[in-house]
Amino acid sequence: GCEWFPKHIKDLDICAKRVIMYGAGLDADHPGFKDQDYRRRRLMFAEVAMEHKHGEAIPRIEYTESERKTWGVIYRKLRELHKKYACQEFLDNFELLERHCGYSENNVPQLEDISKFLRAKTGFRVRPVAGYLSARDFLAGLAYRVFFCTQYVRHHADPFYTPEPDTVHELMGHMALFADPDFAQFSHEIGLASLGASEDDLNKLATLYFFSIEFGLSCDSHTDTIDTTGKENHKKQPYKVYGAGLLSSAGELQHAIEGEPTVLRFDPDRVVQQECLITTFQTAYFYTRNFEEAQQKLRMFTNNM
Ligand SMILES: Cc1ccccc1-c1ccccc1CNc1cnc(-c2ccc(C[C@H](N)C(=O)O)cc2)cn1
Ligand SMILES: [Fe+3]
Repeated sequence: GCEWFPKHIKDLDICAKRVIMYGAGLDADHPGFKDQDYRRRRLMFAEVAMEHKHGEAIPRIEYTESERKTWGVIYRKLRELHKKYACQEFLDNFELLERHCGYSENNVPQLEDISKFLRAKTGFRVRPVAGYLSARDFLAGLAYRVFFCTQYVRHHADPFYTPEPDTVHELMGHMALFADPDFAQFSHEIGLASLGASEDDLNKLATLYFFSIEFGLSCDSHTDTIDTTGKENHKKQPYKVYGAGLLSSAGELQHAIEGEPTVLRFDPDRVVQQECLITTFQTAYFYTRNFEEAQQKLRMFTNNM
């Protein structure tokens, strides 16, 4: 039948409750699976997310010593890697988050503060979610410039890669670029195209989202560095990173830049053929010259859907 979709931003209250793969990573091999304290903690975060209604302030969380320690370990490692590999738009906006939203290695920022900051910049806002949503519900949020964010912290057992999104992923990976107008517009248009889309088109849009917003590379202007002898050394660092799934995972970020994976041009007709791996590193990544180019290619693709 014809799929329901949200007609008003308030309807996202319905989408936000339809959590699937509850505690996605918490299947038997997940380090958090056997940790009863961790599972209890996750239930508290789920309740906060389920009780949230559009228009209400997002409850502030008092993070535990263990969560703050995990955050600090990851923050220090990621900031080193961001300086080397993250695209300029990300770096510029991340500095604003440090200045205006309490981002630091000793403090887990609060979604409410970030939402206010983003609304002033690009009209984006965030809202808590208890875990995975279907691609349809998740992308519908983008149509209203709303980003569903987890608020729980990954288990301390493996800080540098987790198979499920957590608040470290959202805060260290996603938030900065939603302050960039071109990136915000690109994200918004993926969301708009998803409303009422057929199952087939929806999956294509989710895959385009996956290999851009989650795992996208941009090829900065090639930076030839002149070494101290003045000799042109052609060690080009061809790619920068804008995908949140890379910017929040020290392990996969190094794999994507140093591990010499397959890197293809972000051409939607090719991207939609690529399988999305959701519990391991990707085997291929896609690069765009910049967000305007990605935007144009997305429009060409959605106009012909
Ligand atoms: C397969 C699926 C299930 C549920 C909802 C949507 C989908 C779906 C459908 C089509 C295309 C892609 C997808 C999956 N989308 C996504 C999006 N993001 C992730 C994901 C992103 C970040 C992280 C954390 C990161 N590895 C880290 O360690 O920081 C972990 C998982 C994983 N899957
Ligand atoms: Fe994500």
